[in-house]
Amino acid sequence: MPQTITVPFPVQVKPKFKISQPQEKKQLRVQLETVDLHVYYGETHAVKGVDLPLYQNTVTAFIGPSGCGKSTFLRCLNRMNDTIPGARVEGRIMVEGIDINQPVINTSHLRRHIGMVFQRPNPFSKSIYENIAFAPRLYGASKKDLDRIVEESLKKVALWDEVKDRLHKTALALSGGQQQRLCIARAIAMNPRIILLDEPTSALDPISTGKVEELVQELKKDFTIAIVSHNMQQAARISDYTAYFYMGNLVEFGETAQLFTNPKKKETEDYLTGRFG
Ligand SMILES: Nc1ncnc2c1ncn2[C@@H]1O[C@H](COP(=O)(O)OP(=O)(O)OP(=O)(O)O)[C@@H](O)[C@H]1O
Repeated sequence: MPQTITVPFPVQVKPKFKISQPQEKKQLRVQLETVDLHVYYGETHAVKGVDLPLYQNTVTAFIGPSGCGKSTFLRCLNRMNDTIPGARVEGRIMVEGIDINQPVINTSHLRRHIGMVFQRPNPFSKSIYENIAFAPRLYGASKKDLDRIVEESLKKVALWDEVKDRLHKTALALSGGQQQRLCIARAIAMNPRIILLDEPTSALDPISTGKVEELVQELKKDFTIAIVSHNMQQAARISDYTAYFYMGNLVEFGETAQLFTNPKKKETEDYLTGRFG
């Protein structure tokens, strides 16, 4: 009779892809923290009591199977769910000691500090310059300031050299990858503290995807970043922390290297090893 062997848990998962290594341990400051956050769309309970920190100047990836609530959770963080009819968000979202999930919060002002970039590049039908200058001008920036903001923002996303001779031409003539970097430049033009990226590379080719991934690594020096990704290799490559969601629950949150190689929960391991999902 063959002997049955019980494999002790947690089992070491051996990933076939590169994983970002933990940074030198330093005092991490919590930039934003959700406390018992719930989201409902009518009867659908899409996010179920999630407690999650975003640490300053780090990248946190949200992963999990389709429909698990990653994008819904991300959209809470700058109150974008307010724009969805029937959506209800309960719980606290603490930033600098203030709960930003209160009705009194000015959401336009909030979104200056917590910017968002969507799955499909969505530049305005305006010039490259105007795409970036539009919001800062609304907040009173002078022409001199706008010129500086446009140049600095485009340099931060490594687009300046590609577009500096056609700043006043339409942004819609840029390639998909360039448009997405322009949208990121538009988000950082307001000098936010946090940038939310909702599957920013899912509509891009591999070369443009690589450029956006490199960019995310650069941007974390100045900003705190949360990114929803369907691509586990991408999450492993570019994030410092990973949150695994399943059916609206946060199953596991931890340092990316730990979560991918030595998950604490069996459900996480099953997902990472492709046993489901
Ligand atoms: N506007 C909406 N109205 C009603 N239900 C919604 C809405 N948006 C999302 N949902 C539901 O909420 C749940 C979570 O969806 P969400 O889009 O946040 O998941 P996700 O993990 O980001 O999925 P995907 O990876 O496919 O984008 C799903 O059951 C979805 O059907």
